[in-house]
Amino acid sequence: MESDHPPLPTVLCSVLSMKRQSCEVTLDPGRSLLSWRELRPRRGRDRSRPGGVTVPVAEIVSVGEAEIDEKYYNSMKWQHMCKPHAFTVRYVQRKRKHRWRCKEVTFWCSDEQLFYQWLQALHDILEQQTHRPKRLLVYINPYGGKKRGKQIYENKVAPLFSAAGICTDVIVTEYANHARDNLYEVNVEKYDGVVCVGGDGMFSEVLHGLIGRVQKDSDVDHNNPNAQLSRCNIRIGIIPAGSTDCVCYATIGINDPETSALHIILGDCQPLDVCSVHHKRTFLKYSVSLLGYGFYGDVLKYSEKNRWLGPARYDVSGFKTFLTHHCYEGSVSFQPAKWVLGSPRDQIICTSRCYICRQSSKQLEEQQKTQACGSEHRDQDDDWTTIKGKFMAINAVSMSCACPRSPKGLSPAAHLGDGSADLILVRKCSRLDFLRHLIRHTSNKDQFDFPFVEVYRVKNFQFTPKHFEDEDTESTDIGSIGKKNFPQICTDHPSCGCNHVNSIWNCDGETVDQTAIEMRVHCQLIKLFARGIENAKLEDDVNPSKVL
Ligand SMILES: CCCCCCCCCCCCC/C=C/[C@@H](O)[C@H](COP(=O)(O)O)NC(C)=O
Ligand SMILES: Nc1ncnc2c1ncn2[C@@H]1O[C@H](COP(=O)(O)OP(=O)(O)O)[C@@H](O)[C@H]1O
Ligand SMILES: [Ca+2]
Repeated sequence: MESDHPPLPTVLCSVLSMKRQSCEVTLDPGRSLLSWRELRPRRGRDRSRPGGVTVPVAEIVSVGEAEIDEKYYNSMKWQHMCKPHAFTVRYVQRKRKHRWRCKEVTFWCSDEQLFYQWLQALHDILEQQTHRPKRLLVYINPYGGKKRGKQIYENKVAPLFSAAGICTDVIVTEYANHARDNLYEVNVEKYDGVVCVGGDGMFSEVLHGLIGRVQKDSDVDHNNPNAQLSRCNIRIGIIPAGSTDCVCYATIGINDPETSALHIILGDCQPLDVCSVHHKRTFLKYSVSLLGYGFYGDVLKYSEKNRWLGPARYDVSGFKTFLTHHCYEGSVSFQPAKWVLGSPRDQIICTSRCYICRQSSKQLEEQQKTQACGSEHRDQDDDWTTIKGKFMAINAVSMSCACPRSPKGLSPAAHLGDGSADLILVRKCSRLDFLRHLIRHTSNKDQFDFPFVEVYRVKNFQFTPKHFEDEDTESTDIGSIGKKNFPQICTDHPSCGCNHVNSIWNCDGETVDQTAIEMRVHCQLIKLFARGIENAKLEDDVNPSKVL
């Protein structure tokens, strides 16, 4: 068995053995493809893929000397050889619903020289995938979701990282905010990425640690709501092991640990918008998924008391919140995101390499260049819209917030990196109407198609609860923060059903200690090891690792 062609950079093509069959195996560095096909397909078995298998090099997970199983080896015709020369290629195989699996194939070479030639050629071509991480810092929340974070990492993720030659430093968190605080201390430069194993709350910790660290290192005052924040270039990977896992689901298409691990190994990169939340000139939090007041704030408040229920706590408290049916009075002011190409109801879904995100971020950058004034972000003051009223829910989402509970999400057409957020206002309505609105999140029907629901694509917004409108909200000392959240009885509107004046803000699953807030979207502030949602049609019909 000789190579038909000279070695790299030209095509390497040899006849190798795979499961007792002779295979023509080709590595085409020009097209970055590895392919193989059986020379004499066995009857009935390979009729389905007469053209063989083609795998883009970008989807090869690892290449290594095969681990020879004694039994397998003895049963093979190669047993006469003093040393078997076999290598294993692991690669991504797409399954249904955006799930990825790591598949492996072992090729046997007749002689040692050919074996080393193949191993070298494959290693060389993988070395050219320079965007892949080599060193990762991993934080595991052992108490997230069903408390299986450690197990999930050890059983499903660590073996893949190790096969792909990725070095890891693993920290199992010992208390809330351990990961966030640790990120201020570690030498982040050492790593190509940070991985969090947990839910949206755990991701939020890592997000705060990294963004905070970068602002500190670049002397940006995060308390200034108009500060131009420095971008984080270190990517974050999410291994889903939480209760909602919406950041993972909405950026990958599924909450599956193995799929996430493979996206990390391949070195995917998805830029993501981040919203900053302030009260006057005090920084409160960052949000990437849901910033919700009213319904989702109350769901969170009740669910925190029932943490022991695990992920089911949201169902219990969702039901309870639905029955209590509170509405909250206040005023919302926002500026529309004029530069964006999309709109919340256009049904153009954000996908991998999304055109709308690329164009919108380019336009925004140009706009910012012309408006640039030192390190401050300057907004025009003329286009504010104010809406006053009683609301069941006020939700600002800078991504779809798709999750297993709602596969389309709170705003199905929101974009991951267009620099905008969708502001959803659900006005006071009957219980039945609110239920109809909620149920639409679980079907393909438009949840915005109700007279009591409005949705706007915005670059920022401010909310002032009615109760605080006439007060002096200047004071931002810690003492006043607690007091303002104290539940109060609405004396103004005894008949309106809002016996609680204030709800709380749910910021990516964490409570915020202020009700009067302002939010601003920072376009593509961070990057994830993800690629957005792959075109469903492309995925089902033209699976690159299936048939050519
Ligand atoms: C008949 C009732 C139908 C109810 C459908 C309701 C749609 C549910 C949409 C949920 C969208 C949640 C957005 C994500 C929020 C997460 O950041 C947060 C925190 O998630 P974590 O616990 O950290 O994984 N989860 C919640 C429920 O607040
Ligand atoms: N070791 C720990 N002990 C207690 N809480 C922790 C620990 N590590 C992380 N946390 C906190 O747990 C909260 C929930 O974590 P998360 O992984 O999002 O799970 P879930 O999706 O079930 O809410 C987060 O707010 C995070 O800060
Ligand atoms: Ca967005």
